Amino acid sequence: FGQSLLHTVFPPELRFASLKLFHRVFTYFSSYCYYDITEIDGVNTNELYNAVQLYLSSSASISGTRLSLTRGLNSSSITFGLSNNDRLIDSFKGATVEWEHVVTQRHSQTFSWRPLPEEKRGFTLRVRKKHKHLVLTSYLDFVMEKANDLRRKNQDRLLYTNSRGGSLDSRGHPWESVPFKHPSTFDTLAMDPASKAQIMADLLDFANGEAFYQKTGRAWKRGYLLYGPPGTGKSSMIAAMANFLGYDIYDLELTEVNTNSELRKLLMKTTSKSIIVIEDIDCSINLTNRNKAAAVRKNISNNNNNSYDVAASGASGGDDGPNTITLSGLLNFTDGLWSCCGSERIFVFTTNHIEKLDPALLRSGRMDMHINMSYCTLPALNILLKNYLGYDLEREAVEEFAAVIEPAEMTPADISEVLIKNRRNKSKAVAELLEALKIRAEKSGMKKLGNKMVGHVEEEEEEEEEQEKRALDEQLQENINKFGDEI
Ligand SMILES: Nc1ncnc2c1ncn2[C@@H]1O[C@H](COP(=O)(O)OP(=O)(O)OP(=O)(O)O)[C@@H](O)[C@H]1O
Ligand SMILES: [Mg+2]
Repeated sequence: FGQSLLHTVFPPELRFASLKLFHRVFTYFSSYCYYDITEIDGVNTNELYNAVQLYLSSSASISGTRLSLTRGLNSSSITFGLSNNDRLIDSFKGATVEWEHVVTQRHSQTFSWRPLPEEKRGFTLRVRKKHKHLVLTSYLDFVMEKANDLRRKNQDRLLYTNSRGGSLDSRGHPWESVPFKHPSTFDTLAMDPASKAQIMADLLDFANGEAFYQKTGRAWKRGYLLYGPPGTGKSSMIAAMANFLGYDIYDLELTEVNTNSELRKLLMKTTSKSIIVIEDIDCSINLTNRNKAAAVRKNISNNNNNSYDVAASGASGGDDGPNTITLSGLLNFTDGLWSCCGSERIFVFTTNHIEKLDPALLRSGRMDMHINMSYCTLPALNILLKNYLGYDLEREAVEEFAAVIEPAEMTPADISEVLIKNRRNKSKAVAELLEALKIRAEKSGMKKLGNKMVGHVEEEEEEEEEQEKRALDEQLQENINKFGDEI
């Protein structure tokens, strides 16, 4: 009506100007202002659009009567979205806002480096003018933050590997990823409850510690060294950490990395909120003592050769050649300037032989926490029994188990094997486990006794040898005394 009125009242040359004026007057008197958030901003995808879509899908906002449902690849949950041209009311700190999903047909395909979708999508946010400041300063940030949280919750975590060696994929990424669906959590992890609680608190402190790290001038990263015999839950602990914090895992295969610079490139391509894992670090590379490497480097630099790699690989005594990854490269990877090229990252190293590691890796501050994954203890056994059988030990049984569990030196993996085998029959499972523990305790007791006896026998043999030697010496001395005079 307004338009036809405009056409009849105003001559064509004044039409545009009058429309503009009309619009201005309308905006001036209207108590609302409007923000358009389009799906594509120029040629780039608008992150805010995706964030709003995800935010509106959160259950709190589901009051719309018509919703579109989607489930992404590898995602474990369904996302709700506003249908085309539908509206939704949301409130934030006392302000009420209205979202409208606007979908229109794209009329003519304009020139673009990549084909644009046929539909033009966007959200229009309608806000009262008096709330404009609040929306621009905090509401949109809140939406972005909430969307990031939701994304993390909805998507399964990814497990990255560098098993392709140094080759890159079509997008120039050195990492390959698969959905990470390990079910291990801190609830299912059998270990001493006190140290478990300590680790969980440490992880939470880390994840919520952005301000602290900023204030103290430290890089926002943390290192854990997990050590202990095979089958004590080191890998399960890493999975539990990832599930607890909602982080992705980068499983770094050091044997596939050829040089220190390749290692650095891999690090640069990791995202924040991730755990970078090097399993069995003692077996991965020949980690030479840095002092030795430094000494060799000095010699070589005296001969006008400055290659650090050559120096360190020379120190390893091997014929690894110049292109090898060195301990110093690895330390730079975790500690140096490059380790800060992202944020919120956790480094986890695992080993079965902590005594084989170079002291440089163990010094304080390098790995923030050393976690000993030991043989199964009574509290850990309780967790396993509860998880596998839904069974609580009775008081008499507790005493019986307590007597054998420590000397038996059985790993949680050994114990879970026995429990899985008999999981249909609880009492049989417990009886068999007790029997197995007794046998192992006896065996390891005998082994220890044997070692002790071997020690004794060796001592006795040494004593005998010593005596024989002394007798021979005396005989010799006697002979010298006897024949010396004659000679
Ligand atoms: N502490 C534990 N709590 C619960 N389950 C465990 C624990 N330790 C081991 N297991 C069970 O034993 C299996 C092997 O454990 P895991 O791979 O975590 O051991 P690991 O310490 O990483 O061994 P390795 O040193 O050989 O890599 C897992 O599948 C898990 O079910
Ligand atoms: Mg393991």
